[in-house]
Amino acid sequence: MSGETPGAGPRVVGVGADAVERAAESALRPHDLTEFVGQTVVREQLQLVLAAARKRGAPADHVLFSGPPGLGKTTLAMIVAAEMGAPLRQSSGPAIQHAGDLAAVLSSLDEGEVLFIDEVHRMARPAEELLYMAMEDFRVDVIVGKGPGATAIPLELPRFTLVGATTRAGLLPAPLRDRFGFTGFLDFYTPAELVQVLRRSALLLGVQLTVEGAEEIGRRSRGTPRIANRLLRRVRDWAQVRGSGIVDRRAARAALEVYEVDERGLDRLDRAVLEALCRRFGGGPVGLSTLAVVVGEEAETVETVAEPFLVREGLLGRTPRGRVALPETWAHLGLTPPRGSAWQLALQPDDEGRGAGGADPA
Ligand SMILES: Nc1ncnc2c1ncn2[C@@H]1O[C@H](COP(=O)(O)OP(=O)(O)OP(=O)(O)O)[C@@H](O)[C@H]1O
Repeated sequence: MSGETPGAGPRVVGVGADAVERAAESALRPHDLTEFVGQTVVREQLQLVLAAARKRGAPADHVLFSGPPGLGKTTLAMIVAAEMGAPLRQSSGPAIQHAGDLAAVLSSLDEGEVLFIDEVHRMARPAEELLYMAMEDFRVDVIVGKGPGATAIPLELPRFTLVGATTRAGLLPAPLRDRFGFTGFLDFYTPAELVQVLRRSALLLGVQLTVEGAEEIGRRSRGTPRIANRLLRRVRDWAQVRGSGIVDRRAARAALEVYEVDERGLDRLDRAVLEALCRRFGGGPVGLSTLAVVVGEEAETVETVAEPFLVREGLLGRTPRGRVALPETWAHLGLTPPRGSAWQLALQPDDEGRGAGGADPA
């Protein structure tokens, strides 16, 4: 998921990654499951899947990783290949817009190879349908010609492991979802886990990091290793230019103020969403697309990048009637909620008995 935010300008905590960031990131990627911090449940489940496949001497079942950006889906895909001793081929949903694109990739795979498709929910429908057969039967029908003269030529494929990653598992059609033998749901990291991520990264980067410095950065990293690593590099810059070179609490506080990351880790986009919700819409309810237009951002970015964190922090409610500000939202912005605030009304069950956290309006 790219997740950069043109409307809100460059974001130091943006969870997307451009080319420079990707290079910096790959230097910090854990290479095996023992180096991979947190996600204990997923790690154990995956360990079993891979160990069993190794014991059988067969490629692992297809695996799906689901969760917000920056939590380690790509890293885990690489680990799957490494642990299976197999090469990794990388592609992404948006790059596969025709069945032929996918057929070309599949037919060039080697036996046992791991094919990683990032943003698998964004693949075109005809390619998706081709993938069903490839995943299940390790063969595809290549259609040659058009109209009544078209013929399907069956093509045998080597046995491979598909690793899919998605920030929106709900958008995957059931036939595709069901063909993954294992789905790992990645959750946000605890501050203590982020401290572990940061200490590991600091070692690799040769940065001197104090415990308090790590705690301060970890607390403001929105539960996301990618953001933790990025903030570490920015605080290191501050420490080198204006401080003693050591990343301690003082450096972390000062640097994160410069980069407009607040005490809870909210950045400019997060605050823009909350400000719009409270100041422009009196606390809502307001639809996602309207909110996105007001903050100058794509609806998908607001939905996949800002919202999961804001919802988890109790700073945003999703109701069948739209997004609503919650009591903590007003408090965080230092505002007083209007009387009979929208959230109270919106949290009442609607005609179908759904309350907050129910169906997700656009
Ligand atoms: N569990 C972890 N332990 C240590 N570092 C991690 C962990 N998870 C992620 N990282 C670090 O965070 C960065 C982002 O991880 P990754 O690219 O795997 O996320 P992602 O979920 O694939 O994101 P996207 O959905 O945007 O593709 C990586 O550089 C990696 O170093």
